[in-house]
Amino acid sequence: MTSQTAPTGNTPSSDQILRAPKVLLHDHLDGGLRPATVVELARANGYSALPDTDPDKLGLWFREAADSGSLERYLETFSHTVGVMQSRDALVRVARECAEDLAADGVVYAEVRYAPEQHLEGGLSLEEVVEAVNEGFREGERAALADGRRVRIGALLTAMRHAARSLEIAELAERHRDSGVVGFDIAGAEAGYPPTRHLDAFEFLKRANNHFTIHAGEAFGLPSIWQALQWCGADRLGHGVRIIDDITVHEDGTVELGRLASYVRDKRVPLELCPSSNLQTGAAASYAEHPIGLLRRLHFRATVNTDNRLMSHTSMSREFEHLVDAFGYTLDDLQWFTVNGMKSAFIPFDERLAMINDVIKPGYAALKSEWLFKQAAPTSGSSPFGG
Ligand SMILES: O=c1[nH]cnc2c1ncn2[C@H]1C[C@H](O)[C@@H](CO)O1
Ligand SMILES: [Zn+2]
Repeated sequence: MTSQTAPTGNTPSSDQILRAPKVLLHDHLDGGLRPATVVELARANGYSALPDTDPDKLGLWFREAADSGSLERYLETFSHTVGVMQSRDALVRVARECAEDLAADGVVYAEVRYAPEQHLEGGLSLEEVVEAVNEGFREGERAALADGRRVRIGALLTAMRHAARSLEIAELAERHRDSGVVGFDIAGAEAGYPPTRHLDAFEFLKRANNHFTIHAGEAFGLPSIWQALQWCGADRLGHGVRIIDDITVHEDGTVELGRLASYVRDKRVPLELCPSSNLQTGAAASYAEHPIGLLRRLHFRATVNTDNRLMSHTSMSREFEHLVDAFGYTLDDLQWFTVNGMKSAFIPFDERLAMINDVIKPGYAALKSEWLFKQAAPTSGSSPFGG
């Protein structure tokens, strides 16, 4: 009689990656629209500046235009998505579809960010923008549930780092913290706009015991990360990938961490890593060379994220697939990234723990045990949550 032992180090299939419960901490609402929705909203709202009105061609345009090797040029593509997100109906729709798309991708918890100050051109107030997006998220969660998929979305309010509204946006986040907004962020071009320009916003949030992340260490290096942590007091780093500049790998394989890299690892500072986005803005040359490989080996609190699903033509499943291809990651690795994400979320501790113990770990356990039942496995992979 032959016997089969548990597979170790085996590669998860695409179908398993899709069905795996996933956590997403860094995703921009205005970077994740469906191309067809951009076209329809532009038509409905008289926005005539789109580079193409065919959804497929427009999707490709976003991807190629964002593939510029520079963060500044990457950010220029957002004028079109922000341009069609200026009415209450548009915001509700985009948020609803975001929740539905994440749920369809097997995401169980997501924090989705956007900059309310960029959605006022149609006459909405900051409050109305937040209310519309929250409504859309709730609608999307309900629609997903009706389809047998569970997803929970929290909003992060972003202030643009080149502008001067960060304190106002921080106050807005504080007012809505019990109604769908779980934290704050700053985004936009990094070089020339240090996070310390927004100290008053961060001080306000700290006094209020609120949470915030800062885009830092993406296009600009260690000084930006150092300021975000030691001057501003960020709970997490948006990207933070340049922390690699403070890590030396010697020829004999030994690794030396500088003071800042040691601090980030010792304090378990979450890194919101976004591999595909980094390839487009030039922060990494290829998936195989992306610092996430080393950061995972060194046990930094690394998380995997999409950043902008439209511009990077990606999803959480695609990000995981790229990493599985590049580094040979197993379901255990994917679970590790997912648990890291959940531990680093801005919702209360008991809820994070329950998500880890009651949703994430059982989900991965079910996937990891599938090899035991191979001969009974269905041949179709229609619903990611069926069976
Ligand atoms: O990766 C990014 N780095 C800095 N800023 C970004 C990134 N992705 C999107 N943004 C900007 C453009 C959006 O309009 C804004 C709010 O989501 O945040
Ligand atoms: Zn981002």
